Amino acid sequence: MSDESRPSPPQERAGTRTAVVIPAAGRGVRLGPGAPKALRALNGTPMLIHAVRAMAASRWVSLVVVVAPPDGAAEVKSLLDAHALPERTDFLVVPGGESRQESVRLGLEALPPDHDIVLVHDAARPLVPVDTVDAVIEAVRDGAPAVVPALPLADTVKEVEPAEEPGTPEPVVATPARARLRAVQTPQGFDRATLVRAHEMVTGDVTDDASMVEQLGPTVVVVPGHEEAFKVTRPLDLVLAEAVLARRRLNDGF
Ligand SMILES: Nc1ccn([C@@H]2O[C@H](COP(=O)(O)OP(=O)(O)OP(=O)(O)O)[C@@H](O)[C@H]2O)c(=O)n1
Ligand SMILES: C[C@](O)(CO)[C@H](O)COP(=O)(O)O
Repeated sequence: MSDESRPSPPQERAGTRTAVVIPAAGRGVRLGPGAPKALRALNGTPMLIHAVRAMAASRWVSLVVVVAPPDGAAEVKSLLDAHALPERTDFLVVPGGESRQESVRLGLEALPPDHDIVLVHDAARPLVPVDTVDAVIEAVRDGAPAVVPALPLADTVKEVEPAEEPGTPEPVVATPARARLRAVQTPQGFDRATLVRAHEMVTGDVTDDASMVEQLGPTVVVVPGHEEAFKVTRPLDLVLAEAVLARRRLNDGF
């Protein structure tokens, strides 16, 4: 192939700054009674602080916007002040909304204009490794408008006709080919203008930000996720998170 006909490499975006919005305003109903989920401790440190550190560990991230429980912004500010965080990263705290989608939108509205790549990361995924964060950012820097980390599924998935009465058997409607399915994690990364437009245009119920971009039109791409980026949703997830942290302490030698 001559030099002229060779496809040009993806254009890396020069001078871009990356911000992360961390929705942390949920109650954590599925985790059971207690403090809002993001404020519950893992190895003695609030889950939110683990998530903030995981984002600030990336050399690309210069700003983290935490979306706090609506009546908990002052408490979250104090928590951030009380924990050691990298000095090269700035932090903002804003109160959240009724749904995850609304909380993310409130975080986006608080972003200063000089950041044109935005990641959205669940406070409930406190243990995501920095390599996964960097892989998402690098794919956006290379030109993808929307990037999600995801893993292949271990279970076979059935589509059902949901029962009206809980506990009633549900008829199976279809079995999607598992090889084509991925379980999606966060952080999800976006060209800022694309994500803002998605939040302006898409109003229906969604469970992640990338699906809003899908509804808008731009192609969303998947990069490899990580098993330690799991979401703390139910009580057993707390046990797993503590075990992962214990293994990391052992590997780090303290
Ligand atoms: N009104 C909301 C609801 C959720 N979230 C955040 O979105 C992330 C993913 O949500 P999920 O794991 O479902 O958290 P909760 O909504 O707290 O969980 P549950 O549905 O069990 O109450 C969490 O970091 C959560 O704090 C948020 O910022 N604002
Ligand atoms: C965004 C997300 O973590 C991707 O898997 C997930 O959809 C959040 O769902 P939740 O019901 O708000 O926990």
